Amino acid sequence: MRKTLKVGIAGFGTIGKVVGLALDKGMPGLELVAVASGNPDKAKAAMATLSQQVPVVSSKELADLADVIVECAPTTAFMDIAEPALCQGRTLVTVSGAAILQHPEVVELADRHGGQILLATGALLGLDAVRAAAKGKINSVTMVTRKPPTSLTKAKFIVENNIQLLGLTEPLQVFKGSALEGAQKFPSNVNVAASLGLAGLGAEQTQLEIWADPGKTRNTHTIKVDADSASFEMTIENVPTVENPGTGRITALSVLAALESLTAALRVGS
Ligand SMILES: NC(=O)C1=CN([C@@H]2O[C@H](COP(=O)(O)OP(=O)(O)OC[C@H]3O[C@@H](n4cnc5c(N)ncnc54)[C@H](OP(=O)(O)O)[C@@H]3O)[C@@H](O)[C@H]2O)C=CC1
Ligand SMILES: O=C([O-])CC(=O)C(=O)O
Repeated sequence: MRKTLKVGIAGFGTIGKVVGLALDKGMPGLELVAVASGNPDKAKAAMATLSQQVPVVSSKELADLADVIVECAPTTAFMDIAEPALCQGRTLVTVSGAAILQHPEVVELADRHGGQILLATGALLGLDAVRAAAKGKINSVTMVTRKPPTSLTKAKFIVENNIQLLGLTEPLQVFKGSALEGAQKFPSNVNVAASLGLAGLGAEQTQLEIWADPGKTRNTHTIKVDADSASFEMTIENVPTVENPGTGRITALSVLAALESLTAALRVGS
């Protein structure tokens, strides 16, 4: 018999609520035990949709209570959640690739304490193939992101530089450079580029373009990889969530797939 893993969710927003609901409905071998969030009252109110209420606790308490911590909070909260979890040797399931690039020391922290960071594929595709290709020689990795302007208006770089996106009549390139720089400038919007970098050539060597495109209704990412084992080009068109248009619907589902892998007798894909 497999042990049931206790799961805590840090960040009970767009992604966290979908994960909470799925765990509440029942996922084999996984049990929701607590939640940590920004405003505890807001999190308690959001929990009304669950059949079983769980306590709203601090991120430190979450690390005490759960075997697995699902991190889906803003990038700025990442270390407050990751540090206590990893210091206790927990498994951290996250989609915050940009935060890992900002705090690469978390990998060593996990290693030292016997913890593990599982960076779920999130709103991207093909990370399995990129990881496999990286076992041979990858020559280049590029990614082009096109989002509806409404998905980018709250982005740090856009706000700080007062770039007007609403009312655009044609696509506007708002960034071109490395995935590392892109993830610094757009920490909540191109986590997927950070993840692509971590899976393959490294974020510094991964090339990224970001476009605000009034012709798009979906958050679209095209990745192109040239390697000695294969070359491939793939596009994903993510349906934005109503709550947070910068977050595609598939992101929370990717977290569920990652959680499922922790207890499944059959795991498909690397
Ligand atoms: N890799 C990928 O494909 C993707 C990654 N992401 C990443 O996932 C993160 C979450 O996305 P999303 O669910 O859409 O964001 P939301 O803004 O909808 O939710 C974030 C939640 O985190 C809570 N929060 C704020 N501060 C803290 C804290 N200190 N500790 C714990 N929780 C906190 C917020 O609470 P309150 O509202 O009360 O402040 C809110 O409930 C994003 O910031 C982004 O970095 C997102 C989309 C795709
Ligand atoms: O990369 C992200 O953080 C989010 C994203 O593009 C998407 O949901 O399509």
